[in-house]
Amino acid sequence: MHSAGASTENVREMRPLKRQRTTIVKTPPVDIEFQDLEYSVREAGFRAAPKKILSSVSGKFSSGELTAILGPSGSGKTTLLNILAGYVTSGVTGTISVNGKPRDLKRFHKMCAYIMQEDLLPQLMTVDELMIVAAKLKLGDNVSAEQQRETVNGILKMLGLESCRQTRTEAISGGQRKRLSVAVELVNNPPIILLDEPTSGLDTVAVNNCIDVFEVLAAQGRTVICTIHQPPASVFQKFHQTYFLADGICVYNGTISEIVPHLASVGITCPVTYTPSEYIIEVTHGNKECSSALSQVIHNGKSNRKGMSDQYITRRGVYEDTTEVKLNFNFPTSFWSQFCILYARMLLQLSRNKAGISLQLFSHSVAAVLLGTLFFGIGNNAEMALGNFFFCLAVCMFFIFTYLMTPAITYPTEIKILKREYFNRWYGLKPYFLAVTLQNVPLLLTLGILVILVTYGLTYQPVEVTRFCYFMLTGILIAIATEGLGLAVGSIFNVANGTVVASAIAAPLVILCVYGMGYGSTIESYMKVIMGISYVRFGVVAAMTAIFQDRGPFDCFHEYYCHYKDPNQMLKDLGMLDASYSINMLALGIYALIFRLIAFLAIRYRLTSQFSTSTISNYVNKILEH
Ligand SMILES: Nc1ncnc2c1ncn2[C@@H]1O[C@H](COP(=O)(O)OP(=O)(O)OP(=O)(O)O)[C@@H](O)[C@H]1O
Repeated sequence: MHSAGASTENVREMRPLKRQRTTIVKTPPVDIEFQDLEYSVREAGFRAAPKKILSSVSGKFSSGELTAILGPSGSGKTTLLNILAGYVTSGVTGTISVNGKPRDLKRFHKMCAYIMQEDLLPQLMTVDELMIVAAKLKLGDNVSAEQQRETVNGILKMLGLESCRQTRTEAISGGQRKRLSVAVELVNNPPIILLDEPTSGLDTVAVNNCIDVFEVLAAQGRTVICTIHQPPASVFQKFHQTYFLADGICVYNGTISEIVPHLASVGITCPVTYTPSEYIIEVTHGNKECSSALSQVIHNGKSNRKGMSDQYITRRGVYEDTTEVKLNFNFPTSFWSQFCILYARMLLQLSRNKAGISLQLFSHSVAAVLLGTLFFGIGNNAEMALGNFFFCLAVCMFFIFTYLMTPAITYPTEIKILKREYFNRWYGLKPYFLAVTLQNVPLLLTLGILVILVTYGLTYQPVEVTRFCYFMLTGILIAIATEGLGLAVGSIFNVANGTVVASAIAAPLVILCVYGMGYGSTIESYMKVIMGISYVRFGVVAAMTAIFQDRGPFDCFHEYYCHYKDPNQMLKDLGMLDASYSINMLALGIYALIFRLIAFLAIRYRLTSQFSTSTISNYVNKILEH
């Protein structure tokens, strides 16, 4: 967004970068080596043969260096980065070692920041606020607010983001967005930074700025690896090492200056009209023979054609001994701190969504007045007793349709942000889920009480505090359970599928909810079991018992016959005479818990499914893939 416009300003912002090298905290050096990495996926369809994405590639990426992974589209760049980051482990063979020892994935996750291609940042927050949240979560309870602020200031200055610190994340330029994605991960000073296509969608100047930042980060002793599409020649010179892939094999591994000799070693001359990097990508694109010839020369990445220039030797000499920082291998913040920080962030975002709040207030007010008007004054009228049943049903339907769709539509986007932050170990899933569960409660309670208050009053229901409270609790619990169901749907499906599934769920819930009402006690027992699937039914029964049970006779305006003078007659005809308010509320509460549990497990599965080794779970994941 706005990338071109921000360019000149960014150049000015970024200039002092190189002069800052001496003042920045050192990080322990981490070298990553991989040998004979193979990765296959099983495509959808039970009989589909495994598809090989990476074939026995090897290589080594060192600390203090900026490495680029390049290659034609579909060559396996992102896949290699995902595997190196530990984001994908299932279906991978070969070895990955860190500083000469086999990679311990748990330890590695804590040292590594992975900035994925889709730089989704939480909305409705300023750059500064987002950085402070990151600092609170990543630096932990033992670091004072002042120190956190200092760290944030230093990083914003280093990455040239000072001028937009009060700008909301949705309004910053594309280049600033990329740098902010890096900035939030830098607060705990990770020694390894992996970036997937950090320059995509940026103009040349913005690309230059980003790569300048990465160069500085590498110069401070970090291992910085990024996948990149064909960068401009000026930018290309900034990479210390390049790793070219084609069709899942390594066709070049080494410094830029050695590409031409490498091509020449298999009899390919790079024309003067091409840059070597462009040409190697072009000749290997779709040309398996050429790719395998080039790959053989460097043993599929095992050999490194590094021109050991003076510049390179000096860099290693300066930064090789940066071993001072001790890594914290636990979450730096406690469960409750994580919850409080996340909850405060969610409430801040909610409170800033003025349009959303106004719309919800409007829709609830309209619904309340509409329901109240449609069923106006029926509360104590024996001839309108059935109307009271429809009133309860309508209130329940309102809460279902209002609270089912919103999470089903909004959560698929949220989960992408969660994926990035969770993978980079900002917080645990439990405090996050607790915060998500409670985030909407204040608004839900306020608007829910408003609807019940207005409708209860306009329909002239009994003026009894207990009855009113029971009725209100029923409405609110239905809303909470339904929101949980929407969250479960949003956690499993993408927006398009989620909307379909949510609508498809709502229809049978309503049908089963009203089935048999009016038959009295003649409903078949198997149907009673099936009807129990509809949690809405428990809500309707609870609402009816709240209003009708243990109540005096209705007003009867008909002289001779008044069928529903006794409220129990209504309950009897609906098959609710022996219904217990507390048991129905308990059932509703159990459903609310089950829906949240499903949502939690679905989110956990989505976050960790890559670590699974089961083919079946892979297959299910594939079906549900977004
Ligand atoms: N889960 C998967 N199922 C099937 N094919 C896959 C899967 N993951 C990756 N691939 C295939 O593997 C190949 C490499 O994908 P990858 O995303 O790593 O390429 P890339 O080099 O990063 O491409 P681009 O530059 O276009 O992003 C592609 O052909 C892709 O379709």
